[in-house]
Amino acid sequence: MERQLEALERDLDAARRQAEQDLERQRKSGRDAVEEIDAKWEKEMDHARREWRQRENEWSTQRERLGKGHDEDLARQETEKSLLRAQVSQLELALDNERRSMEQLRSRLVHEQDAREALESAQCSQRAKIDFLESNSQAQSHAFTDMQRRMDEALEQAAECEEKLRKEEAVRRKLHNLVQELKGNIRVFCRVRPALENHGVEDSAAKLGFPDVEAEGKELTVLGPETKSALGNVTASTHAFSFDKVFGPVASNSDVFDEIAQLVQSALDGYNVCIFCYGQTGSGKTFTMSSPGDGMIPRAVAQIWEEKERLASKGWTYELTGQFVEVYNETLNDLLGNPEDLDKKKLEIRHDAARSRTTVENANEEPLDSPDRVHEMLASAVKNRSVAATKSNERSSRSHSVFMLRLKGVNSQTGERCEGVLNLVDLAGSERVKNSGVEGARLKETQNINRSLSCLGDVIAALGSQGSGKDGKEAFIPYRNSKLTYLLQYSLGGNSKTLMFVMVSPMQDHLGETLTSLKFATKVHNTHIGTARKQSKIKD
Ligand SMILES: Nc1ncnc2c1ncn2[C@@H]1O[C@H](COP(=O)(O)OP(=O)(O)OP(=O)(O)O)[C@@H](O)[C@H]1O
Repeated sequence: MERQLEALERDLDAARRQAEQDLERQRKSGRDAVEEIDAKWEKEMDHARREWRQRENEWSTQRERLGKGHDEDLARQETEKSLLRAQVSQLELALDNERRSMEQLRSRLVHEQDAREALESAQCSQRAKIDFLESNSQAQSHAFTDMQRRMDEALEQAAECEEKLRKEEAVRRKLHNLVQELKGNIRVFCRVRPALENHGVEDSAAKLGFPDVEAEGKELTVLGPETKSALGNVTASTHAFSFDKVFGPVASNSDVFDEIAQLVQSALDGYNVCIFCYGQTGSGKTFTMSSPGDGMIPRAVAQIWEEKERLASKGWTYELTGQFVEVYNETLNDLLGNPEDLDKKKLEIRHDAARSRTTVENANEEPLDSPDRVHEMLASAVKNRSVAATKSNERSSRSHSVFMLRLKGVNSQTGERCEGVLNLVDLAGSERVKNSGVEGARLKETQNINRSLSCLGDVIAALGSQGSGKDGKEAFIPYRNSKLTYLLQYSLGGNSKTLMFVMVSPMQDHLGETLTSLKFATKVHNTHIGTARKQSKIKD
């Protein structure tokens, strides 16, 4: 056993030694292997390092190169980007424009479609009409011939009617003027104005009567002033007057105009017509003659224009002109001229005996192509007179105003011509010198007024006795004795129709003047003036 143990120990030692040798061997080979690996790795690491360094160099070179190119690229890209942005906004703009024009086109299309539909429907109806007309062409042609014939007949009838109208117009003119002549070529109307609101209570009304007011309206009675007889009896006599017409205080300007409208017609028919207002200051002359809108002048003008148009359908054309003058202190003044020239500029009266025509030389003669023009003219005359009034107080009451409207007519169908004048005269106040108690300049004015009014009376009286002079000789007519009568020479007398308005105040205080005026008017009314003749009614 021991030996075995020893053997075993030896074996074990041997094995141990063997194992230690193996281990050492293995350790050595391990160490070699590790060293080999280390060396290999070291080598490989060196290689790798070298490679890395090389690469790194290459990269840094590359990076440097790349860095430079990148900046350039960036700048280029920025430029490209802004170019692109600009292009984009341009494109957006263009797109908007396109969109808008598209919208327009779309709405135009809708409109065109509507129009096309309307045209199509019109075309359809035209086609239907053509079909209808074609189908009825024969009936249509008959109807057309019939219509043509009827139209020819109507035209013939119209021509006959026009001819008849023309003849009737000539007859009307003749009859109208015959009636005027039968009424007398000088007529007198009396107008009593109403009492005015500003009359005081102490102003009592005169006792005026209108006995036939419900009938013909031609009479007026006035209770005269009271007189005391030797026995002490107080009496007052009633004065009765009769004229062609008496208008009481309630009559309007329109009622008065109705009576004189026919005289205005005569002026259009080629007669010289003279309408004048006579009476004391404040008796209503201007109210009657020139009240704006409804006085005799504005109404006469309106009637003339109406008639002018009516007569145009009968072939008549009229040319109207106007002069407006005043006679103040026996001096003629142009109321249509410069107010500064009043009483300074010398005006001359010219008579054309062949045409019985009077013109005032150096005074404006205005063509009157519309009623408005006449109203403008009247307004400027009133203005001029009021300018003068500041110099010599109440000028309009102290002068005679004469509006001369000339009417020249020609008938293009018959060749007839006529020339008439309408004189509208507002006389100065007629109060007597002894009653007015004035002196100085006013006395001179009053004397001049009275002289011209008395000349007017003389002229009318002389006209009344014309033809009844000794040996049938024409009586002398003293036209030249005053500016007023000389101016109105062809409008007072044989060739003219005259209407005098005697204006009367209704107040007791004015009774004396009222009676004087009415007596003067009675003389005029009792005058018979010969037959009026139309002016130069000739055929070409
Ligand atoms: N028929 C009438 N109806 C109402 N008022 C009237 C009438 N007539 C005259 N008048 C008034 O009487 C006053 C005097 O009238 P108007 O100025 O016409 O008198 P006249 O005679 O022209 O005076 P003058 O000689 O001073 O110019 C005015 O206030 C006017 O309005």
